[in-house]
This record gives sequence, structure tokens and C-alpha cells, in this order.
Amino acid sequence: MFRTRIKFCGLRRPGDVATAVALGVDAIGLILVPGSPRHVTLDTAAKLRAGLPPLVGSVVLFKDADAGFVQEAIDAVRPDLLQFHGNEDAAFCASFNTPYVKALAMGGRLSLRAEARRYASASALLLDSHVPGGMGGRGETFAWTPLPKVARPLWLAGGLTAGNVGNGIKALRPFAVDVSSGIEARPGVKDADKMRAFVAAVRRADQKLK
Ligand SMILES: O=C(O)c1ccccc1NCC(=O)[C@H](O)[C@H](O)COP(=O)(O)O
Repeated sequence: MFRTRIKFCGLRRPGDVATAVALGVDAIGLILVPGSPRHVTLDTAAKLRAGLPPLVGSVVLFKDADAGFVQEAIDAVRPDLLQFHGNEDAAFCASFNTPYVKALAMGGRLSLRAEARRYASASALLLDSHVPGGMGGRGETFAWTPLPKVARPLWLAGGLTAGNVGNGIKALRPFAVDVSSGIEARPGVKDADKMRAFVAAVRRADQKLK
């Protein structure tokens, strides 16, 4: 039976990471984007990542960072995945010899087919609700209209909550779902009950679709 993977993004506290791991989440996202209320330093990101057990993925997030900082972050944190959330081109994303996910701004006008060709080297495409150049973590959904089949795993993000994630899974059948605001008490502070409810909602959705 297919299991929709889950990424909890924007974690800043060891206790939140421990809750995510205990809930069986597949990956956590650590935000290295200045200006985000979920921003963590390289030192904090390295410590949080070091506390992860095997089989729980670590994703570090950038938005239009320079290559030197990306490489510094790779060396310090040793992440499983990079996530690029800005205007980074495919050559830049692929230049670090590390698997990467490219966020696509579904709040703008884009062709998913064209983006999938453009980022053919990406391990996955993250469909988020921001407009081009915008920040993530907005807590807003985009229109979940049918998507063309593309040769890249799709991660659904943007405004997901325990209350709507089942609808998102039913509508788009993503490989994974990615959430930040919807599991928070306030930006950067995750809420264990919301985290637990989110995971339960994903499992219920998968059960209905099997
Ligand atoms: O979450 C942020 O603060 C953030 C800031 C700048 C770039 C990316 C950011 N988050 C990226 C993510 O992958 C979020 O999980 C995604 O945007 C969904 O966020 P939300 O709508 O709050 O669930």
C-alpha cells in the first residue's frame, strides 16, 4: 500500500525534532533563509541534524543563497537533501553533488511540464503556494487543480493542515506532503498535538485510497 511521505519543515527546537521522529515523519526541514521566522544558524542546524536517527531525512533550505554558503552548509550539516526555494537554476542546484528538491511557485503562472524538464536533475519538485521570488512558510494553499504527469516525484506544500491534507492527497496524489505553519503554535514553535493530528490525517487519507 502506498504511503504518502511526510516532511515537517521549519523545526528549530530539539523537542520538536524528537516529536517528529516519534511520529514517524520521513524528513525534517531546517531553514537557512535569513528573514524567515524559522531560520536556524548553521550550528543549530548541525546539532538538530546530528540528533536524527537513521532513516529520518534531513533537508536544508535555501533561497537564492550564494554557492559558498550552500557548500558551507553542506559541510557543516551533512544533510540528505538540499531544497532551493528561489530563482536558482538547475545548473546551480545540481552543482553541489548532493540530491536536491526544487520548490516551484504555484502562486505564479508556470508550466509544470516545462519546470520538470528544466529541473530534470531534481530528486523531487515541491509545489508551494508562493509567487516567484516569494518566501515559503506562508500557510496558504494554492488551487489543487489536476496536474500533468511528470517524471519527477511531487511534494505538495502550502497551507496544509490536519483538516485539509486529506483533500490535497486525494486531489493530487503527491509522493509527499510538506508542512510548516499548519503544525505550529506560532512561527518556529511546533505544536505536538497539531503534529500528531497531521500525521494521523495523512495515514487516514492513505487508508481511504488503498
Ligand atoms: O517556512 C519558511 O519560513 C520558509 C521561508 C523561506 C523559504 C522557504 C520556507 N519554507 C519552505 C517550506 O518547504 C515550507 O514547508 C512550505 O513553504 C510550506 O509552508 P506552510 O504553508 O507554512 O506549510
